[in-house]
Amino acid sequence: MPTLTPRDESTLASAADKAAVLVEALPWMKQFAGKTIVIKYGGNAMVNDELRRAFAEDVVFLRHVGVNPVVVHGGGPQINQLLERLGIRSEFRGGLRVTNHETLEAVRMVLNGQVGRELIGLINSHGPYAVGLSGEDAALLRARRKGAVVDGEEVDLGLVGEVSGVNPAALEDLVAAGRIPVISTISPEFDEHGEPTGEVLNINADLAAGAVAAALDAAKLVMLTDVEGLYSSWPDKSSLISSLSASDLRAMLPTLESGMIPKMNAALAAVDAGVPRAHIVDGRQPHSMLLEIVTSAGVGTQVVPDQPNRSEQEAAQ
Ligand SMILES: Nc1ncnc2c1ncn2[C@@H]1O[C@H](COP(=O)(O)OP(=O)(O)O)[C@@H](O)[C@H]1O
Ligand SMILES: CC(=O)N[C@@H](CCC(=O)OP(=O)(O)O)C(=O)O
Repeated sequence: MPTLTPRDESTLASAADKAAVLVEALPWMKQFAGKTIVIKYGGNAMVNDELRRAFAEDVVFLRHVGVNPVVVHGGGPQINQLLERLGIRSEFRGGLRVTNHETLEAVRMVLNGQVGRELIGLINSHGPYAVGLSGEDAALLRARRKGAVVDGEEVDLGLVGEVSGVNPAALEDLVAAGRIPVISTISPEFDEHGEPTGEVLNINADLAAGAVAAALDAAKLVMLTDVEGLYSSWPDKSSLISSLSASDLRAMLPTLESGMIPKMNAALAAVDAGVPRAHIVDGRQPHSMLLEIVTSAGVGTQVVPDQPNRSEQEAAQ
């Protein structure tokens, strides 16, 4: 009978570990096969090549195990860089960028022409998957003006909006053809009579992702950012929340600051519309998104409905 050398034993042990990871992924792959997952990729989570490449791999991985990923991307820090080069001051109120025509031109240029293109290129280095769309393409998104409430006062943000309508068919056709939509969020404005005003608006990518997840009846919304998740007393790192209900989050909203305001509003909008879970994960960790979706590691913060819906209860059994 052959005897195993120490090297053989360690090879077998590491093979067993690798197989265990794949086997752990199986129930999650089954649960999400054929389902849509909306992934919001924040500008703060795309700060180096390794992270961007790992993100593209994760998205392609999901597509190959039968999930339908839909990507909505931001690019706040990248917009700040261009504005700085142009000598234009960046001002945020309630987590949203105050936007005039000059700023809007830069935002559109960075999101559509730089950040989106780069992401599409990285995904398509694996095959012909990603198709870029802005809210302006195929009447994908409609927007209406949105101000911010700061210290109880309504503040005018200029050419800033929120999504008032999504054309899911524009995405469903692409998904049915095996493509991965990569959405940048500049969108045409419509007035209260449903008429286009001729303006385009700057839409925060979190808010757009929440609206897209709701319109597509997504199985999950995952938002990648530059913190581990939501902290109850930011910036106290020991106050990370791993899970909270929609009501708990609603009660917390008035206490939130800066970029967490639109992010958690987006999570709440998605969950209120029937999306079973919204997650905030640390995009500074390569593959955090994949870990969240196909393992039971439970990274970051999840927002769940007050009453889990039936398909969630069935999946948990
Ligand atoms: N309660 C909180 N928990 C976590 N982060 C918070 C909180 N309040 C404010 N923040 C800030 O929100 C930021 C994330 O939002 P944002 O900068 O818009 O990221 P992204 O570009 O990924 O959308 C964090 O880097 C942090 O500075
Ligand atoms: C109105 C508004 O704030 N729009 C955002 C759009 C980009 C974005 O949301 O990027 P992140 O996801 O990286 O923050 C902006 O101009 O920065």
